[in-house]
Amino acid sequence: MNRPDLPRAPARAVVLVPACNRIIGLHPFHVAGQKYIDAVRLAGCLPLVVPSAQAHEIDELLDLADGVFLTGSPSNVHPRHFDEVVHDPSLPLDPVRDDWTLPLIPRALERGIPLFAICRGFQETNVALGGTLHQAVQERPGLMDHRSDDAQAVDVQYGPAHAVSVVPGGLLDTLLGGADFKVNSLHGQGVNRLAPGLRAEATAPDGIIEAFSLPSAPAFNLGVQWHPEWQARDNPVSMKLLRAFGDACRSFRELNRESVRERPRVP
Ligand SMILES: N[C@@H](CCC(=O)NCCCC(=O)O)C(=O)O
Repeated sequence: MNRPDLPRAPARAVVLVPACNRIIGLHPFHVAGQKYIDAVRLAGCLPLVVPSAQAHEIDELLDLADGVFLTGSPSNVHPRHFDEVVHDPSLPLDPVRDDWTLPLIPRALERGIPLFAICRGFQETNVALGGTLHQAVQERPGLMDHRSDDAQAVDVQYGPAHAVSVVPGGLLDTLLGGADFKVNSLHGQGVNRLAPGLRAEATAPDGIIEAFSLPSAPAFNLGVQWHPEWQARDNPVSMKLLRAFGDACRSFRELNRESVRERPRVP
């Protein structure tokens, strides 16, 4: 029965976007990058930025979600989550974000909620599932420097930096048709030990894992180390990934939102 006086599910799939935490002036703020919010809209979904959450609020939040989108951030995942001490104390951390995204990630995956994780979000996902990170990839023998040059213009920083090799037969291969391509690169941390169950989907020329998925999870999930949200509208690879994520969120919503089924179809 369709009761117009009752609240109904939004017309678009709702995607949770965990915020970062910054001190601005004298006070703490919750922030989310505009380009990530724009990317969620490009996926055809409704972004819902979440400031932070207590552990007991995670399922309540996921009850609202048709997808989870984990953004990049200048902050590092705190190494205590992979049993290491901080290597470079001059680099920013965001323990408030860690404390709720790390339990959020496995819970979202086991509930079959689609997940798209970018850069810091990619690293969080690996750690949340039991993997580890290099804290300074550039200091590891044989590995490249994957950081950007802050002195460069932003278009240069987010411009193509290196090629990635797509692993044949995986999700990325299926989505992109197997073509290798170039990606931007703005990270000092990187996957060291891949979490159990994660499948590498692409690698950098030095072997660093640049994308992974969790095949055992019931729904679409993809983590990428690069920034597909950057000028996504003009990037065919980015748009394929965002559309696939958005389609998965819409499928989740159709299957799981009672009120959506009652809603008259939009012509
Ligand atoms: N701090 C981590 C993750 C790097 C990252 O997410 N960079 C993007 C920051 C700015 C943006 O949101 O585009 C690392 O250094 O590995």
